[in-house]
Amino acid sequence: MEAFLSPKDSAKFIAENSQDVLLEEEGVKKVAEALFDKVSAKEFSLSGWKSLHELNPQAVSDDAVNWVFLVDTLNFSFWSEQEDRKCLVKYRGKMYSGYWSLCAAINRALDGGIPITSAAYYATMTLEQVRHVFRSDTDVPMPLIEERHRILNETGTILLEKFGGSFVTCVKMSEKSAQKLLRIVVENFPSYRDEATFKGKKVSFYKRAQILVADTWSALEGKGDGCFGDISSLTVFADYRIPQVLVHLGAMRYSDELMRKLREGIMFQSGDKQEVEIRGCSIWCCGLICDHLLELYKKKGQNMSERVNAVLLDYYLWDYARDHREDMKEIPIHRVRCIYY
Ligand SMILES: Nc1nc2c(c(CN[C@H]3C=C[C@H](O)[C@@H]3O)cn2[C@@H]2O[C@H](COP(=O)(O)O)[C@@H](O)[C@H]2O)c(=O)[nH]1
Repeated sequence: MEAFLSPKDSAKFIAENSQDVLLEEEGVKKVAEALFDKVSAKEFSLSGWKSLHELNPQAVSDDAVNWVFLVDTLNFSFWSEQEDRKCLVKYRGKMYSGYWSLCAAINRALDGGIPITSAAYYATMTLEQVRHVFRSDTDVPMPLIEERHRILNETGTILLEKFGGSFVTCVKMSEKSAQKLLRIVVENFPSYRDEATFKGKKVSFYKRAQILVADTWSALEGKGDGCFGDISSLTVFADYRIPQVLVHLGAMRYSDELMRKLREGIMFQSGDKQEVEIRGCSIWCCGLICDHLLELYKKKGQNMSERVNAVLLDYYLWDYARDHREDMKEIPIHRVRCIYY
């Protein structure tokens, strides 16, 4: 059976053949120049994963790794049909939305004595228990709760049967290779197989698998078993926020026809031609921004390959998108209900 192209090779092929999503060379350069002075800021650093996000685990521990595995197994589809009617989770006096509502619900469960990060627990959770743990503090539930239940049972069972119930086993098996860990995850956990067909080629994005490797690297602070020598081989994570911010910053552009569909809030299916173009071009665009950033530093005699990679660029752009929601409201996200992002 023909193998899938890697996310990077997929992105190159998609960008070269895309018709409704276009990269803006000048925009890419402008973004790289604007980021030049940001690279040394904490928002662009590995340590920012903990210091800037109170819901993330702060310790370097097996529990932190299993927290990351649970979160990234469920890290998909938080957008709401109406901006003013969405799932919110209150935790320690603060309201969280979107992705952070997932983390808040998990921490709320742990504080309440529910062992939600234990595979032995979530492998056999009932739908009612999942509804309770991920309950919203508004009348809008977290999207795709039934899929989340199915994936929890499936993933927990596999982790128990093949890896002793801990994602730390997978991390150790990866022998400090991000690509090896990515392969272990995709080969063993079906819900992470974020793949499509584009112009006859089998392409992959592996958004949740790649962010799982990245968040594991971050939780372990790039040390010990998390000292991935090839972390720079990962691409950005093709979600629905990165495209939005790339268009907002002028690095990427949609055709009039696609922009009209997005503005109308038309739902796409995972694997649709235009959805694949949005995701593939986003990955390729961020790769070009990284390359240009490194080039700018090289011209100043500095090798910044340790400080500039797709993971840190992604974290920066994603957090930027979260903090600039108002400025970006003219750029619609693409609407897909799926388990991949
Ligand atoms: N590309 C990319 N996509 C990311 C993340 C994260 C969370 N990572 C943070 C956590 C710790 C680190 O510090 C990261 O900052 C979630 N998502 C995706 O976004 C969407 C949710 O968006 P909203 O509805 O606005 O909450 C959804 O598809 C979700 O899968 C990321 O980092 N990069």
